[in-house]
Amino acid sequence: ATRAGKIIRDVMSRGELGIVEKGKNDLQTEADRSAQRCIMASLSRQYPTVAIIGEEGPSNCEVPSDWVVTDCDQTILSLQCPSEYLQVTDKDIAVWVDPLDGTSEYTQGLLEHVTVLVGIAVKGRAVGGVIHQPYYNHSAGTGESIGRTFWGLVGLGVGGFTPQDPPPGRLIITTTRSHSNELVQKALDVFNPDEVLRVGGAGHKVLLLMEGKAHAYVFASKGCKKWDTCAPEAVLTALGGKLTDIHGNPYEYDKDVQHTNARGVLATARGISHASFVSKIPQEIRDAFA
Ligand SMILES: O=P(O)(O)O[C@H]1[C@H](O)[C@@H](O)[C@H](OP(=O)(O)O)[C@@H](O)[C@H]1O
Ligand SMILES: [Mg+2]
Ligand SMILES: [Mg+2]
Ligand SMILES: [Mg+2]
Repeated sequence: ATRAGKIIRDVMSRGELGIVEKGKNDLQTEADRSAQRCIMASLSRQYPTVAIIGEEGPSNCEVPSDWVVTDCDQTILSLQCPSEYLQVTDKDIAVWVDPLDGTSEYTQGLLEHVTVLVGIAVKGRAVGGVIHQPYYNHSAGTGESIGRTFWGLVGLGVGGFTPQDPPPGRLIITTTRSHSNELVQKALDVFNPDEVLRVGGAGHKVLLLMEGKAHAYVFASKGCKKWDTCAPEAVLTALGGKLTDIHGNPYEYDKDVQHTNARGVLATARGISHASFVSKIPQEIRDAFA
């Protein structure tokens, strides 16, 4: 993920984004394509029989040798693997890769909204995740960034960042900046929030929950996909938060599930009652996402 982040910064520095329209309001750049080739080549070299699903489809994994990352973080490897994973085999695993989350924001220069997402599902549950933010600590002046990498494993914990809790006494909700509609707005209005943070990136929105900048991510629309939510859900869950569909039910991440999260997203920060948010979702919205 960190190597992919460098590729994303290099494409931007060269200024040739190679933008392709995959569909309506659905862009893909050379950074998306190259970042995915880097991640797929690295993972498939190490785990040739594990199912790896990337947003940008099958990837040509013939990449420059320095794009193939095989070293591991020894500090993490030295930790005790939770017992529930000791018997896991390759066929139990599905890896969901969003090589560049926030492509639209990337093309618009909202660079801190961009994340690289690698999620690991075991028997359909999102349990492992890596969220890399290539433009963290972006000093516009020198154009230098160092990036940062969050990780989490349910049952073990999280690393790479300092978890913060959202401020008591007020309610801050994060949601889409670019795909709002009447239902999305209705689902926000029922909570009467003190502040709404309209930002890009599914990964970026969950980062706000984990760094104490928002209490909940409420998105009553079927816009995002499994590669958008697998890694963020795993890291958030490992921290003590929760991510479900708008009804409060978990999404499945088996390799053959449909890619669209058809029942929206409802996520809450650590220490926030997810059930209390679910209970406030009006019947009109439940019906719309039955
Ligand atoms: O990886 P990309 O295509 O940038 O991922 C998109 C999501 O698919 C899309 O749902 C998000 O839309 P919202 O901002 O409206 O939540 C977009 O931000 C990116 O995460
Ligand atoms: Mg995309
Ligand atoms: Mg995405
Ligand atoms: Mg993407």
